[in-house]
Formats: sequence, C-alpha cells, structure tokens
Amino acid sequence: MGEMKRSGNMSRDAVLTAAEMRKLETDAIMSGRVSGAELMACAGERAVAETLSLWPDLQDTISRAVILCGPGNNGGDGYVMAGILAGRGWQVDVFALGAPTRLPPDARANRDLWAAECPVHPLADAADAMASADLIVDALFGIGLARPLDADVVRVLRAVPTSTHRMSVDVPSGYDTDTGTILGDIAFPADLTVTFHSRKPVHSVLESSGCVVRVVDIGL
Ligand SMILES: NC(=O)C1=CN([C@@H]2O[C@H](COP(=O)(O)OP(=O)(O)OC[C@H]3O[C@@H](n4cnc5c(N)ncnc54)[C@H](O)[C@@H]3O)[C@@H](O)[C@H]2O)[C@H](O)CC1
Ligand SMILES: [K+]
Repeated sequence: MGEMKRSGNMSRDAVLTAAEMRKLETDAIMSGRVSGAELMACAGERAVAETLSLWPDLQDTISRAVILCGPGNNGGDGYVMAGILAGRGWQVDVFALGAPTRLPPDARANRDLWAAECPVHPLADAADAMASADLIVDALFGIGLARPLDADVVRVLRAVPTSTHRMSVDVPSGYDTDTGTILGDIAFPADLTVTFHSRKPVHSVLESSGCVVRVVDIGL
C-alpha cells in the first residue's frame, strides 16, 4: 500500500476533481489573494522539499536530475524545480515538449529564467539522458491532460529506467485526474507523486499501486 502523507498544516480531506481544483486556483488568483506565479513558485519549492524528504540520500551527494517539462503549467512547475535543484549544486538537464511560445505566461516566465542560463533540450533526446540520472521528474502533464499521450511522449516514457527515483508533479503523466485511468497505453511510472492543496481521485489509485502520494499546501 503506498503511503499518503500530508505536509504542513493541511486539515482538508477533500478530494477535488480537476475542474474543482482549477476553479479554486482561478478564484484565488482573481481575488488578488495570490498570483499564479506565486502558486507555481510555491508548488515547485514544495515539490523539491517533499522529494528530498522522501529520498534524503539524494542530498548526500551531488546528484543528477533529468526534468521532463510539458507544454502547460505542469511544465512550469518543472522549470521551477530545475532552478532550485541547480541552485543546490545539482547537475540538471531539462527536456521540453512543445514550443516555448505556446506556454502559458507563468510557465513561460520560468522556462525563460531557466533558458537564460542553461539549455532546454527537445523531449525526444531525453531517453539516453535518463539512464544515468539519480532523479527523474515528470512535469509533462498534470490536471490538464486531455487525451492519450502522443507516440513521441510514449517513446520517452517507455525508456524511463526502473533503477532511479521517479517523481511526478501533481499527477503522473498519462493518468486521467478524475477517473484514475491511464488514457492511452502508458503513464509515467512514479514512485512519488506530489500534489497540490488536496488529493484528486487519481491519487488513491496511485497509492493502491504502491506510489507514495504527498499533498502539499501552496497557499490557496
Ligand atoms: N493554475 C495555476 O495557477 C497552477 C497550476 N499548477 C500546475 O499546473 C498544472 C495544470 O496546468 P495546465 O496548463 O492547466 O495543464 P497541464 O500542464 O497539465 O497540460 C496542459 C497542456 O497540455 C496540452 N495537452 C493536454 N493533453 C495533451 C496530450 N495528450 N498531448 C499533448 N498535449 C496535451 C494542453 O493543450 C495544454 O497545453 C497542474 O497540474 C499543476 O502542476 C501549479 O502547480 C500551481 C499553480
Ligand atoms: K506530471
């Protein structure tokens, strides 16, 4: 049975759908209480903290991370994580799906921050790099996955090694958030999933297959 742990002073046991989560985020942003950029920064910071808390061995040596960033705000969280890990002295390689010009604003801002100092490689090149990574971060798709993964993404997921730490941001790419089913043939094989504010239906499915699920507060 996977472990589900709450971090911070989370008392909410609600399970939200993708639409409910999106409404909560949008209402919070529209109210002016918090910005999307602040939510994304907090999401990335908390995702790194939970990853290092579950796998403290990663802090003992200079580790190498491969971060897979998608075309939306889930990818944006990945760019935030890349900057944090690089700032801690990690070797970080980022592989991205989609054109930068199509990224939503907060994700684009974090991508450009990263790209100002470091390369962003095409996702298709990730397969070889993953073999020697200590940590692989799946920031391809979160609650916005709308259809089965395309063949080029499937090809990369098939190359994800079993012998490394595999962490997914919010939802492992390939899963439908609300039904917990895999939309196509494959999903990212996460050992850890860090989700934001509250669980979604997919997370109990993940736990039953042995994935550790951590829920973190992002100030919503
Ligand atoms: N909203 C916020 O302020 C925060 C969101 N967080 C993170 O954002 C994601 C949700 O982001 P969103 O952009 O809505 O969705 P995704 O990033 O999951 O992907 C949507 C993106 O992908 C395209 N798409 C959908 N399915 C496919 C597919 N099979 N193949 C190719 N492309 C696909 C779609 O058209 C969009 O362009 C959430 O999970 C959080 O990780 C922050 O964490 C907090 C702030
Ligand atoms: K993901």
